[in-house]
Amino acid sequence: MQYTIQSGTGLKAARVALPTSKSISNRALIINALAYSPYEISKLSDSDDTHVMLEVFNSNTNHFDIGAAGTSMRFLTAYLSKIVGEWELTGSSRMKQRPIGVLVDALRKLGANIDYIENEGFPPLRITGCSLTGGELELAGNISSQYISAILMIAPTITGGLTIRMTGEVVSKPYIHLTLKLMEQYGVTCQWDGNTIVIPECPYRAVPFTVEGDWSAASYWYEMVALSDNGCIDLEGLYADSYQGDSKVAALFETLGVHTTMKDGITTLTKVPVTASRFDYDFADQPDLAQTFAVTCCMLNVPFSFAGLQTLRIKESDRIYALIDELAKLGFVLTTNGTDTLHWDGTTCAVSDVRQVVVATYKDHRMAMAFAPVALVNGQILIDDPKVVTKSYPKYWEHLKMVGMQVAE
Ligand SMILES: O=C(O)C1=C[C@@H](OP(=O)(O)O)[C@@H](O)[C@H](O)C1
Ligand SMILES: C=C(OP(=O)(O)O)C(=O)O
Repeated sequence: MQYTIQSGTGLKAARVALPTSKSISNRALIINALAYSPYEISKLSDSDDTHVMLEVFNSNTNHFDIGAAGTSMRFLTAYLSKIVGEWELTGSSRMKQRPIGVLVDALRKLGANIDYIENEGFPPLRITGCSLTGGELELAGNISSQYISAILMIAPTITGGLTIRMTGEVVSKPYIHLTLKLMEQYGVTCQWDGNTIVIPECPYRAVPFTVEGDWSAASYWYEMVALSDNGCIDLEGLYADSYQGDSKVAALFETLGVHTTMKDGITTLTKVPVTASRFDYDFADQPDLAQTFAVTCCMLNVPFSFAGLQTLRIKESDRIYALIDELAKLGFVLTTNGTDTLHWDGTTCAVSDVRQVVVATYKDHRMAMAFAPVALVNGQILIDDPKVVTKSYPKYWEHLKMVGMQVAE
């Protein structure tokens, strides 16, 4: 299935109720369960990634398919390791290619019983829950922060608490901060000093909890305003003092044509002139923003050099190559060192008709959401497998229609 996105008469001013954060929702579900909380979490994300978590908590089977949800796979592996019973966790074909060995090895050191059902180091997993023992743990921090968040959340409930020493260059650090902040809201305070986090043995306190708007989802609205002639969009649901690392998007777009103001819970994005002559940034702290900025910079004709992309190759798609291949269809020639960089020096290649380009999305929600705004510049773009957006933002296409874009099958 394909959607044809057309710009219509340009971006209409509108108020958009953003989805809430799947990262926060999935953490809150785990911690709420560990706190034996009687409170329902308010404003839980309606994303696929949160639905699969909810199904696990509400189901009476022991075999769970978490689809494409990285956080659910990693968080539940740690959680189920300490819940008595025999569990199987599987996922999409892509999930079976996303490594989990670092987390499994760490949990095994705490006494967990986890077996690989197919390939060593990758889901699916068979987990026999048992009580775990704390102490000290060394854990690679340079592959995915989700392994660290997963262990952090169960750590206060393990006898003796835990000291985690992270090795290598720690990626996606704000997500670790986010985990610690949520744990704090539920009554557990940890100490993070250098590469060491000390988690006390301490019961979680059940508290009412409300999930905030998703700053990663907001990034596509920044992109749309940046690519519009004189767009002005109000976003509902974002917190100014958010611990989401992707809230950095507001500052980053200041030189790329979007000014942000926040008042009475509304975030207003206003089109201003682009002042950047190039855009160089290390995305190690905000990996999920890389696609938004790659597409935005190309469409604004702003050359760029991105670093810190080492986690992108093991996400929903191999995002470095997905970006190179799909931006080439639009005439932009990008290069990479194959590991952690992406560059565009302004080189273009001939394209017969940009309005006929079909963007492949590789089962990656962020490919669909980052490329759809291209319609505002080229008049039209075709997006393959558009329903992938439900992983984090089910109402994305509906919201695009609200701002005057035409979305047709
Ligand atoms: O903890 C989280 O909620 C997330 C951490 C990041 O993953 P990595 O730590 O694997 O980079 C991010 O890309 C993902 O979308 C959500
Ligand atoms: C990488 C992502 O999610 P996850 O790793 O949780 O599948 C994402 O949403 O961009």
